[in-house]
Amino acid sequence: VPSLRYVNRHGNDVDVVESLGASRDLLNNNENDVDSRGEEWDEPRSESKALDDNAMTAFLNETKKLPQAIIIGVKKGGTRALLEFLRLHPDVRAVGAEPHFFDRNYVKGLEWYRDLMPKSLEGQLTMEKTPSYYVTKDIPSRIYNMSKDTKLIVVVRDPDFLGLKRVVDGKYFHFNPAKGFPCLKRPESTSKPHCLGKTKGRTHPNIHPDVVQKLRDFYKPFNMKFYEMTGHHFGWD
Ligand SMILES: Nc1ncnc2c1ncn2[C@@H]1O[C@H](COP(=O)(O)OS(=O)(=O)O)[C@@H](OP(=O)(O)O)[C@H]1O
Repeated sequence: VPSLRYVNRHGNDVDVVESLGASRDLLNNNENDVDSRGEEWDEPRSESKALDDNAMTAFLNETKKLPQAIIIGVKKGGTRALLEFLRLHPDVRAVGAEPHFFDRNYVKGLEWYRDLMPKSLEGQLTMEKTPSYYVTKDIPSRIYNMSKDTKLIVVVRDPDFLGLKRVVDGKYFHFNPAKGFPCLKRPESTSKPHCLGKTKGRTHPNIHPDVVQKLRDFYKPFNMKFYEMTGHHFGWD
């Protein structure tokens, strides 16, 4: 069966079946390389795949939706890892780059924002992540004005939400000891695991204990407020 291809708005040659598959987002329009998927993560394009009537119907029914869930922070909290791991799920479609719509690009309007989103089927969840939303004052009201039902996700620890069926398990991950973090791998593939970019899992400098203490003291009242808001004591101090 010959594969059916089309050229998307970024000029990429896209395999229709692949674009319908397990949420492999081919958009890859990241601002910088470090956040994008490596080449090795893509399947060989020459592979031909069966295209049945259902897949074609689904393809024609794809639309762009405003995000129903947004990872709004915190910066350096592992937001890229969370998004990349979530989008392995077939019911999650996510934009690769950080759109910065609600902080830097708000004047461009909601249609501009929607157009950035990947196409999705009914029932698929559209997502984005822009961690600077967490530290920008106008963001809550702006997101609320778009939709009061949008789920806001803040990475603090052990995220468990969205009610997705369990599809992605340990088979999709390979722990990279040099990086100290898990990297993504296709369960049935021999291709190399895909780690996040160089800015994720960096070598950290040693910080003098006095400086660490000063930071703890500085953040303590903010942490307390956060525990109050969430009703959960995270024990960070
Ligand atoms: N699997 C995996 N691979 C690499 N890095 C991982 C992973 N899981 C979590 N992390 C942690 O994510 C930190 C970067 O967080 P963000 O993606 O939120 O950063 S950013 O705010 O978007 O710049 C990054 O911070 P640094 O350690 O300072 O580089 C990591 O600690």
